[in-house]
Amino acid sequence: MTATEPATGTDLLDAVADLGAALRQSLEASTSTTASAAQLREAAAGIRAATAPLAALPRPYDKLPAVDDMARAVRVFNPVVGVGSGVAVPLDLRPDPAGGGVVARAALGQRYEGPPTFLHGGISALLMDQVLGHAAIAANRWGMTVGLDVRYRRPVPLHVTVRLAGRVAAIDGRRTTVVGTIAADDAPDVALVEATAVFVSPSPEVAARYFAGVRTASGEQVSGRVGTG
Ligand SMILES: CCCCCCCC(=O)SCCNC(=O)CCNC(=O)[C@H](O)C(C)(C)COP(=O)(O)OP(=O)(O)OC[C@H]1O[C@@H](n2cnc3c(N)ncnc32)[C@H](O)[C@@H]1OP(=O)(O)O
Repeated sequence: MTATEPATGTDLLDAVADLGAALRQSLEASTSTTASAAQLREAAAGIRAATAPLAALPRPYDKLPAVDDMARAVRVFNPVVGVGSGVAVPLDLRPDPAGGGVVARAALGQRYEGPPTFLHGGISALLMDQVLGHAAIAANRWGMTVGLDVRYRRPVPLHVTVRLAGRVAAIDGRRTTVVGTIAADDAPDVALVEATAVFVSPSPEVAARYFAGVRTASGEQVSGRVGTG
């Protein structure tokens, strides 16, 4: 089991992951197809028909999904690492065997395109925010992002396996500074993207105010550490 992988084995979680995978396939196909207008309309109608029964059973946004595991900071619909999310990669972050921090490998598809054939810069920032946040959590330093500095050295190619890594660089009171990179997996020392993030662990009063209304699926209040952002 990895840092971002939810416990498997429940029928609901397997189904959530299956739907997430189907959604990602659908997004990737929709951004890379040469289908005709008629074929696209037929697909849109099918997707709307499949969505209607789900939309008829809404979950209030301040009630966490039953498949989340807050104790292990697993959020199944997180837009970067969540196996149930249609927009997530999803990244599979693991402890970095090179020492300290976390690392993931992924090939990013056309649904994340910015300049033709390259990754959108905003997606790089999103991925780095999450990777660096997990590096903070791995060091037992959960916090909310208060600053994210991203340097784009070279464009990140699509459909090529890249390595995303982060490690804690400094700790100062409630502040944790984390650094990381995106690099081609076969040239990990040549950073395409460099990022530095500062995470601040909210004071207990602020955390209580922000998350007072949030409940787990079984109705328990969530306070303090609230997981993967
Ligand atoms: C696995 C996890 C992955 C997570 C990835 C995604 C994470 C997210 O998306 S989080 C969402 C985006 N971030 C936010 O919405 C946060 C918005 N900011 C806030 O709400 C508040 O600043 C909050 C709660 C973080 C801190 O508030 P509060 O508890 O009142 O702390 P506050 O007293 O203001 O500051 C605490 C310390 O941090 C410092 N600090 C605050 N902001 C900054 C900043 N931008 N840069 C540097 N230091 C800062 C303060 O100077 C203070 O330092 P000191 O103790 O030395 O005086």
